[in-house]
Amino acid sequence: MTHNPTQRPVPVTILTGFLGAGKTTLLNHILTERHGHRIAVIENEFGEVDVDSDLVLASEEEIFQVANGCICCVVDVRNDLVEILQKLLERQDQFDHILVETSGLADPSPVAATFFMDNEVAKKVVLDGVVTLVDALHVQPHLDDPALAEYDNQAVTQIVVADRILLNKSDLVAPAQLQDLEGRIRSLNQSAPILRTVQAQVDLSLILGLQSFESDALSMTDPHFLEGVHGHSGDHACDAHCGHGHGAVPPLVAAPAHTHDPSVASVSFTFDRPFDAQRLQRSLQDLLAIRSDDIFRVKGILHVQGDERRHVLQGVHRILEFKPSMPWWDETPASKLVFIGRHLQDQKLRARLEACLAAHATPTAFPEALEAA
Ligand SMILES: Nc1nc2c(ncn2[C@@H]2O[C@H](COP(=O)(O)OP(=O)(O)OP(=O)(O)O)[C@@H](O)[C@H]2O)c(=O)[nH]1
Repeated sequence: MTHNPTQRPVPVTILTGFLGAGKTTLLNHILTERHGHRIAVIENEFGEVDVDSDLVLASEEEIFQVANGCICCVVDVRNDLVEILQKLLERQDQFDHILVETSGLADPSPVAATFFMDNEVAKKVVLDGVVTLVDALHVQPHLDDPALAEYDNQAVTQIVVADRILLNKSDLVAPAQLQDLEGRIRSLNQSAPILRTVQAQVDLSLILGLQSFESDALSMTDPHFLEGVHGHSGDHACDAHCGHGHGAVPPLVAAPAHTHDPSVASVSFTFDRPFDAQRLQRSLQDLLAIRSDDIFRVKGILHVQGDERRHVLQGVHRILEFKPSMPWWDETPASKLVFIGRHLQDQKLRARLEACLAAHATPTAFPEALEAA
């Protein structure tokens, strides 16, 4: 990778926000809007089964998936991100902006630092800004989560390091509550503008091209570089196991401390047999009615009995959406689901899902036939 000093560094936006806050919704808004930017998108997912790439709408933009795992604390994932960046920057003429969507459980500061762990990459990119989506309906219990007393609270950190905050899902919350939430957000981040949004609809000039970090890129090789900047209070808890830069230790080389709450995990399932859509919806609604404090997020692309289309399942705590989407076309229909939360009982969840599989295969109906029915 050669560096042409006359070439302008490519701005990088980090898109972050807790599970289900609306990052993919914003990404789809960005990818389908005529904004004049040519954007390369890099995604990171928390669960083992990739659902997110199916949720991103088709567009002309290129989408890259970094290795599975938490981008803020798994060295392999960050190395993978650097490799993708190196490859991307070899054909820098083909795009003018990079957007990185972090997983909902990521701390964006070490992700930002990753851009500067490789000198050649660091010369060619500039961090444009951190854009944080906040779920107006669900954020409060995560900000005050008592189980996180000894761990990093990503919902807090994501707000603290933001340059722009989108208070999303403002359609689901009363204006007085939104005002209280804005006060709470302001107590964590004094400077970032807070924009209320519905379905992450925002004027893109307010979130792209911010040029928030104009300092020397090489000074950002340590994930702590954001401390003291933009009201960052240093929520990332460092200790003797902390693998990133502390003086002489090369940044991001040793294994970093995992200060995430270990009780939060993901479980994933795949099924070839189709689901009985009604039975599945009822069963998941029943489950979320009693376990929605612990089950933070459910995502799935589903094969439904008697329907030619994929179905998209989206759950955020108690709110569950189940919608038909694109036909399967040439792809063999199959389902994949990811649950993220605390105390997830793999076997019990599997048994619940298996009980919702269709008993007998019936001929698949085409969408037109279904609409006519
Ligand atoms: N009512 C309402 N629903 C929204 C809004 N924005 C997004 N959603 C829904 O919230 C759910 C989660 O949205 P995503 O965009 O997938 O959230 P995400 O942050 O990418 O989620 P993760 O992949 O878990 O990190 C989906 O069902 C969206 O349709 C909004 O403003 N209002």
